[in-house]
Amino acid sequence: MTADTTPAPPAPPEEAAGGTLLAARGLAKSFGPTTALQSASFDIDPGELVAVMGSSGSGKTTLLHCLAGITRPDHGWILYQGRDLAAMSESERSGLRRGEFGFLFQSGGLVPELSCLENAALPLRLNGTGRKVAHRRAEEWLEHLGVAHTARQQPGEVSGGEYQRVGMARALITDPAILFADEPTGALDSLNEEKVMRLLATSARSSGTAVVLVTHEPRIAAYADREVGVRDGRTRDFAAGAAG
Ligand SMILES: Nc1ncnc2c1ncn2[C@@H]1O[C@H](COP(=O)(O)OP(=O)(O)OP(=O)(O)O)[C@@H](O)[C@H]1O
Repeated sequence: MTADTTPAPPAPPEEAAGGTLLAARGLAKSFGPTTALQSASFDIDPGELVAVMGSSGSGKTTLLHCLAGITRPDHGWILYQGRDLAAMSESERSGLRRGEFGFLFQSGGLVPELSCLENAALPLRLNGTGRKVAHRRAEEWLEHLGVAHTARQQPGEVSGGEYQRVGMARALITDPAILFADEPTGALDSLNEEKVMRLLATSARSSGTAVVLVTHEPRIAAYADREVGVRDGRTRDFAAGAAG
């Protein structure tokens, strides 16, 4: 009999759950010959805003996708509220993404045929909330983010800054425990960038939502409580950054 010498991926230690909302260690992910992540670790506490910083191609988006349960890492573990993401079925992970996570990307993402109000209300509708209640919540969020006037317009008819604020309403309407934001202001001019980042930081803080914010811009990372640097697929923690 030949012994199997392949090292088993380390199981998440029990004490890793602690007060941490999401914890990951030793994440590795390759796409064919390309190593996107080789040793990435991450922690985020409830309500914390953490910026993931690094140059183009360093592995930021891959890390975000692993943490959000979109991509399965080749190695390493991820615990969300003490539950091992790797041990979950695809349907459990998609339930988590729908129910407890919010997403905001650089651009796109809104359904072009729906009005901005319907877009903002969509996650609640998909979770089974009735139309009237969902639309009322969406109106409140659009109002809060200063884009109530876009309610009846389609996403293609609004400005870039308005579009991202509608996207933010949609991302936050379910009161997610974590918002995953990948270069959320990447397509905006500096005035809109500042508006969107201020709203994102204050809205997340007031609702107790933790934010994983991927960016390569130091001025965007300055809104975070803490920075995690990514270089060649490896992470590195930085001291607390400036508050936004
Ligand atoms: N689905 C994929 N198929 C093949 N290669 C991929 C895939 N996703 C990412 N990669 C590669 O993995 C590496 C890391 O990509 P990733 O998108 O995570 O970097 P990034 O830091 O987010 O970059 P950017 O700031 O340019 O978006 C890159 O070399 C990229 O080309």
